[in-house]
Order: sequence, then C-alpha cells, then structure tokens
Amino acid sequence: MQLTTSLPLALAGVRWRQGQQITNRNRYPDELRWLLDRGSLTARLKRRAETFRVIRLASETRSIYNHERRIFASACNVRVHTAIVREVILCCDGHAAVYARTVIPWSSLAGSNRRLLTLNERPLADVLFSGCGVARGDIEVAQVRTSMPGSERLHARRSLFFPNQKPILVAEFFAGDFNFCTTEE
Ligand SMILES: C=C(O[C@@H]1C=C(C(=O)O)C=C[C@H]1O)C(=O)O
Repeated sequence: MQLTTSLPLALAGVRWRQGQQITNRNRYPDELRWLLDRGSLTARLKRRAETFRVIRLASETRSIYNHERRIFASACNVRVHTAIVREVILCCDGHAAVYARTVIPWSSLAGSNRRLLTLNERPLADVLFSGCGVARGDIEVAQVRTSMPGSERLHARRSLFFPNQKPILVAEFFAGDFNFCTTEE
C-alpha cells in the first residue's frame, strides 16, 4: 500500500504542536489568526476571493503517516493504518492558496458519512459546516517543508472532525505566498 502524498509537501516527519500551547503569539500574529480560527476555512477564503475552486488531486485508499496514526490512537483510541486519503488544492482567483489533506478511516464511513466519498470537487466544508455543525477537536500547528530540497516551510494546521461522532483528520497547508494580512473581516 502506498505511503505517499500528491501534495508538494514533505509530510513524513512533521512535528505538530498544540495551537493552544503556543506562548509566543507575537511571532506570527497574522498567521495565527488564520491557523487557530475554528470556523470554516473554505467560507473565509470564499469571502476574500472573487472565484474559489477546489481541485481534487486524490481520493483513494493509502497507508497513512505515523503522526496521523498516532492522533487517531491517542485522541480516539482508533487504530488506523490505511484509510481513504482525500487531497485537494483550494484555489482563490486561480492561485493555489491552501493544500488540504483529509484522512478518513474506513470505520468512519458509516451511514451518511459515505457522502465523503463522493464530494469530488465540492468542498468538504459543505458537509462539516452545514446544518447543525460537526464537533471539532483541538487545532495543532506545524511548519512543513515543501518537497523540494532546501525550500521554504509552509504554515500548517490540523484537527479532527467528528461527523456522526466518527473521526476524520483534516490538515491544511497554506501556500508560501499566502497573504495572511487581511482586511476582509
Ligand atoms: C474543513 C474545511 O474544509 C476544507 C475543504 C477541504 C476539501 O474539500 O477537501 C479540505 C479541507 C478544508 O480546507 C474548511 O473549510 O474549514
């Protein structure tokens, strides 16, 4: 089974930190306003862009990374080795703004959660933030290298969501030229 990503990111050794435990908030104030926001990222991107589009890169069964296995084990006591991996690019006005990777354990696909398999180019936020909303776990943050040697690090965050009380893991990686300074709100 493939242990891989279609995203231009080096995901193997990412070290995630609890967002709430960041003590020095002066270092990345604009970035942290995006990283720690618990609302819909899709909705926020749509507000600032004229056009918004999801490009689906992958939606298939894959082995998942150790840091992903660990969060399912520690936060939900669920053992996951292979899962459905959905990878997308969120594009604003024709530019890649955010890369997103969602890990969906097979055991989380009961009932209406099966619609997660047929999202295609519709945003996952349509499921997670519509109606009465879905529970969300703590946000973790990291800096992640792109897959080119010596290249920059991207700001990233991840959290578990619990549609129908079943865990899925959503990680979002902001493009290197993403404009965190915003006046849209
Ligand atoms: C979780 C959200 O959904 C976004 C949409 C995604 C998708 O379509 O696969 C993936 C991650 C998020 O960036 C959100 O909008 O906050």
